[in-house]
Amino acid sequence: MADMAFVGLAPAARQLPQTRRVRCTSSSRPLPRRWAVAGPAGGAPLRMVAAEPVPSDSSSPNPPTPPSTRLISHTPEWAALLAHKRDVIDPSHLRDLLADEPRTMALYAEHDGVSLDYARQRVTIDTMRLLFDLAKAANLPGKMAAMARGDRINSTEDRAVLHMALRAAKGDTLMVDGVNVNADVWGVLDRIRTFTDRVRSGEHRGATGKVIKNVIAVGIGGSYLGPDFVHEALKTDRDASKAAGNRTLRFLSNVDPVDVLRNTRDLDPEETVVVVISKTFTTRETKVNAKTLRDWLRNSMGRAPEVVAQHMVACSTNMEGTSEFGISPENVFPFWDWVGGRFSVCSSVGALPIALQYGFDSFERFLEGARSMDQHWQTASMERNLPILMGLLGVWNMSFLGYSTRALHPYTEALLKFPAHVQQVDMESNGKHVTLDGDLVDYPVGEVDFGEPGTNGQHSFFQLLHMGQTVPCDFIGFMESQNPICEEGEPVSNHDELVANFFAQPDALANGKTAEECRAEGRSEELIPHVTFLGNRPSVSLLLPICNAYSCGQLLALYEHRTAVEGFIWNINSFDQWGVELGKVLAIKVRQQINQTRYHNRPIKESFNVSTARLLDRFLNGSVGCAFEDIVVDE
Ligand SMILES: O=P(O)(O)OC[C@H]1O[C@](O)(CO)[C@@H](O)[C@@H]1O
Repeated sequence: MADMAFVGLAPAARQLPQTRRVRCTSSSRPLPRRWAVAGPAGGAPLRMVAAEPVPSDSSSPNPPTPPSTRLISHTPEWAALLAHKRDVIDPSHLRDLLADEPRTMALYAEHDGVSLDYARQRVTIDTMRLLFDLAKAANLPGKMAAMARGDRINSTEDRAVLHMALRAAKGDTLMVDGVNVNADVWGVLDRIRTFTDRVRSGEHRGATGKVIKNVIAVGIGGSYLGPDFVHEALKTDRDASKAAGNRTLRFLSNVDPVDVLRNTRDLDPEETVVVVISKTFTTRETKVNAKTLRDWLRNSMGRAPEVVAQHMVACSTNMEGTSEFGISPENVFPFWDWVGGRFSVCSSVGALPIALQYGFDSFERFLEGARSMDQHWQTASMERNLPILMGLLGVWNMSFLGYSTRALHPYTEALLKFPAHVQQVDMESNGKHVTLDGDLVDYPVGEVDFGEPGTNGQHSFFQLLHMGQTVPCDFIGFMESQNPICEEGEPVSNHDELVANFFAQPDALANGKTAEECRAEGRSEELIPHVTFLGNRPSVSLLLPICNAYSCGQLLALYEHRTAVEGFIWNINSFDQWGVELGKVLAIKVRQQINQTRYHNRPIKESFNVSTARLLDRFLNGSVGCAFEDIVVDE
């Protein structure tokens, strides 16, 4: 049995000595040409030997560049933090840190109604001082200023990073390359106000004269997640939901035709506007879905030009692409290459769908909340600066304490889509392996982010958070509910019931429960190891007045800037996303193959590796491939 292995059809076979032989006892698919049949024709088992020279491992990526002393990890500030971790933090427990009242009182900051309590982080006041030193060594203030000025800090794409300009007050001046971008931004926002007012008032009607009641926003990634988070948050906001009335807003993102069905089956096309959102207007998923919805509209109302003119609008930087698709320029609400997709919710990308549903005033309040956090980020000292504090704590947890995952728990159902948005903002930004100078980082960067609203998460993955791996958590709570309810006979209101958990969980994670405490409760000795909580699990708590458009804007900017702060310290480019390209390119080849086999009966190309070829063969031809028990390796 020792000679059984997956070497016959797996990529690893390339490294086999050429003399090695494998047998495939059954195979309904033609063998790839690089394997020759060596056994008696038709007789089982087949014998295969490598018929071509085994290629060298040319497919593996370039060898890593040697670590450079330019890395932030080679500074005295980094070394000081490492020593501090070893000497002070490693031997400490959050239970004791929390009991140190001066320390615990100090680890708190507030801005414009947003409270940040970070006393449950594995830090002391000295840790924070050392982190501020690190921020200075990384030139954090200089990098933040460069971003705000519109310097081309996204160097790999030679672009400025100006999403803060999207929420600057009307009339501000920000000159970039001789252009006042504020005038451009507000020019588009004013057009959006006019257009959305016309739709909402019934002045702009559908091609058959019906009032527009529904909006389907087609887009993916940053052209969907941000607007969807805001939409979900406003659905139950008193003022916004009143403004929405009986309107419907939906998001079609997945190219899965099932998503089309789920979004369209109960809507009347004659009462629907389709907003196509794509920065590049080249994204396959969005283009395919936009075509499908154009057909959906035409199938209902015919092919007259008014159908597209009255029912389809776009948000994009690619005016050529939108006009090629058939959307006339007056129905396109542009934005600019200095807005990254995942940072675009404050542009027309969010403005159009949100204002169509809730009115432009609601969207403006969202911008105001984001602006408040922007100004705070740019002007407050590090010690009081919420995004900087959260970013530095992220660096500390990831690069020094080694916690590579973090979780976000908003204690309101209204923020159910916020974790998914933050996930893209953060993981697409900081999921990198080289610095801006192209040096391979020798320290961990880029956390894995996930999350669910509380208390639902408590009943699914919190077991692991309490007793399994250590996952730093962000708890977001609100002083007031969007929907206050008080049940007779209950000790507290429904919202207070929710908030009780928001307060309890961080302490449970930090303090844990000792064996002695379990014994004192009368637990049996056999059970003690199972009911003991080790604790020492870090979290931050954010408390805000109420979930509404303004606080959503604050949260959006807070989390955008946290990510930027981390990237600035790590000296990576948080504003490009080359990592999404490779898979897209490979999909082109697969798409071509599917087309060729399905419609022209062509065989599967040999350039696919045998693993992909086998599954494609199964998908396209229903073939049954060799399986484990069919493959035998002869010594
Ligand atoms: O707005 P676009 O150009 O359609 O891109 C959608 C999304 O696709 C990505 O490029 C990732 O594939 C994101 O960065 C972006 O938000």
